[in-house]
Amino acid sequence: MVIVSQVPIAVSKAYCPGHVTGFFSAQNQGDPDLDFKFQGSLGAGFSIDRGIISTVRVFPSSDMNYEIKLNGMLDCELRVSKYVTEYYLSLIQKPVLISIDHESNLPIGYGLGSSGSAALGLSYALNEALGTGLSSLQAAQMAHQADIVCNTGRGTVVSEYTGGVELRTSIGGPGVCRIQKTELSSEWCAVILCMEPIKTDIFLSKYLGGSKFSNINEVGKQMVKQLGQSMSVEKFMDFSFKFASLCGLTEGKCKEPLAHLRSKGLKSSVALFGHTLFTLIPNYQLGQVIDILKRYQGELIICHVDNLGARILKKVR
Ligand SMILES: Nc1ncnc2c1ncn2[C@@H]1O[C@H](COP(=O)(O)OP(=O)(O)O)[C@@H](O)[C@H]1O
Ligand SMILES: CC(C)(COP(=O)(O)O)[C@@H](O)C(=O)O
Repeated sequence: MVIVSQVPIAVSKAYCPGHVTGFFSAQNQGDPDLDFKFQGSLGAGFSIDRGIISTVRVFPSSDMNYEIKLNGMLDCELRVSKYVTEYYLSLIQKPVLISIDHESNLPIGYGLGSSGSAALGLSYALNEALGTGLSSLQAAQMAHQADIVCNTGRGTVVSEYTGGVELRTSIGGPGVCRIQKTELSSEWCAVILCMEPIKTDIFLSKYLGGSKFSNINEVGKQMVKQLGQSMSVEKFMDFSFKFASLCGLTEGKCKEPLAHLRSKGLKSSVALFGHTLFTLIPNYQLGQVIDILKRYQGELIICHVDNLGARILKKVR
């Protein structure tokens, strides 16, 4: 890449949390005429205070070009970010060179919403840096479209846009999906054991095309209804475990640590979609949970719920 001037004409930075889906129900798939705003999923999950900071620098240039780095590395397979960038390039007239840096502390492919987080933070940062003038809602809708087109998520972007523990009670992207949000204080923490990744696009294609799909989807829908009547972390964890079992995920890599925690009376489940065990616990149980989970292989993440959702951190134009 040739940068014509070393001084950017605009810089913008946005942060987007990661997210864990506990259970979901995806409908309205396969309708190519349906506006992306009206596509998505019902479900429940929570945003975490680990995520992706996306920085956009715009340089004057003789032609239109861009480069994207993830944690300093070029040439990663970042199709969601490419989709978002190309959308914004189509909105501007003058040639510029855009340099994008994603600084991520989310492992990719473990059901922690990395694709949605990259898409949403980047959409905010590009909108600011390029002065494309979308509202933050429109920028979030654009990211939601990217996640759906790339088949890397359905309800992740609207959840990360909202923050907190969310219950998505109607299908749609930001501005359309109805959400019941519960904030969780720092007296609660999430412990997450990332054992092995699962590609969301592959799992979703199998799941949506599988024979058990309509049954599992109906269960997800009923869970949304029941949790809506009385929301509690315990109930969310129970529903999530049941849902992950129906998807066959509790019999995989997570089986042993799930059973180990359960034998001590601790609830846990599997993040969709990854071989990723998670639990939401009051802080006083943290020591006990770590003692158990540190015996298993994988990256152990200890974090809190992000109650704010995605946000712009800095703009210089
Ligand atoms: N930081 C990132 N920047 C851009 N694209 C990303 C980033 N992280 C993930 N992706 C894209 O999302 C895909 C993984 O998404 P997915 O399987 O849904 O995992 P996750 O559960 O972590 O969201 C990657 O193959 C990549 O195309
Ligand atoms: C479960 C999933 C379809 C994918 O989630 P992730 O892999 O974390 O992007 C999510 O977007 C949802 O609709 O709830």
